[in-house]
Amino acid sequence: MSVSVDSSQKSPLLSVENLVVEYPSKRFRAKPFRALTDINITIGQGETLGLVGESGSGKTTLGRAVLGLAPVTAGKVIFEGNDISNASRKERRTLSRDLQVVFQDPYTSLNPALEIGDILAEPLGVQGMEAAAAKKRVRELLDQVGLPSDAIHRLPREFSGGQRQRVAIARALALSPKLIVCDEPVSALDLSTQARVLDLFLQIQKDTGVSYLFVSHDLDVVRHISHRVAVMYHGEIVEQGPAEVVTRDPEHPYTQRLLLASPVPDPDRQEKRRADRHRLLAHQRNQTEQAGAVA
Ligand SMILES: Nc1ncnc2c1ncn2[C@@H]1O[C@H](COP(=O)(O)OP(=O)(O)OP(=O)(O)O)[C@@H](O)[C@H]1O
Repeated sequence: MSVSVDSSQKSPLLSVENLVVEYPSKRFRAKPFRALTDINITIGQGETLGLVGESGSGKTTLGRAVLGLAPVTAGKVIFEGNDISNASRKERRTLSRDLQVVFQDPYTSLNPALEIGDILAEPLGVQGMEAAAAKKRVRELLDQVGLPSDAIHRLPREFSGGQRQRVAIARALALSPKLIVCDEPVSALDLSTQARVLDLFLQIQKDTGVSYLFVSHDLDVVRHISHRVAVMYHGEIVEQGPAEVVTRDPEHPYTQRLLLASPVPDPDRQEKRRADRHRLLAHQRNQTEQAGAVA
């Protein structure tokens, strides 16, 4: 892994302590549904915690609880030393400068009626930035995510999935956040686009020191992007540790099964797909490391 983390810092940027999330039942008098039980994670500055687990294990709920979008039934979400689990709407607005999100689907997460320039200027305007400064910042953001400056006057439908995800990343970066919750941000993209967008996430982290809570069902993706990995199963974290250890030599039987599992039913195709993905990700990693060496 080419990204280094300052492990000398005293307290983490984010810590989630004994978190429980229950969703109220829609049926009258039925018990609430417990989606998360006793979750404990930390994320340091400039660090990526990968969150893996099968569908329904609670990954999105954990990301949403950090963002204040899922109900915190018990426990705490502590950001920069402050308990934000019961933050008011006003406090959330202030927090949104530091805490951002990139969603899975680049086709639904961008307003189709707005030009890219307006999509990127929106969070800047909400935080009171003047038009001229916002315009300059929008150009910087497009450059940072590798999009041409003439994208400003174009609509989302004029871009591919990977390019749209770059717009979503630029929007999340607009206010220079400290932590971005990335909820399956590459799983809607084809393999080679996935690798390029993952590379962009790594480069941005190197340049800005931003931290990521990176949700994915894909162990290969998580291994590539994360410093540490937490594995979720039925609303609990069953294993967490350094990415290399958890993804190559897992201790928990569920993680071992996850490692063997693949969404591709044909074993030959599965093997080929794994090999392709390893090759692409290794290639991207080499390129990132070479770029770092030159810089
Ligand atoms: N708003 C909600 N109300 C009630 N139950 C919910 C709500 N959101 C999620 N759940 C339930 O909580 C559990 C965890 O869901 P969550 O979306 O967090 O899992 P996930 O691991 O992110 O799954 P996926 O990979 O499919 O997105 C699931 O059983 C889901 O049905």
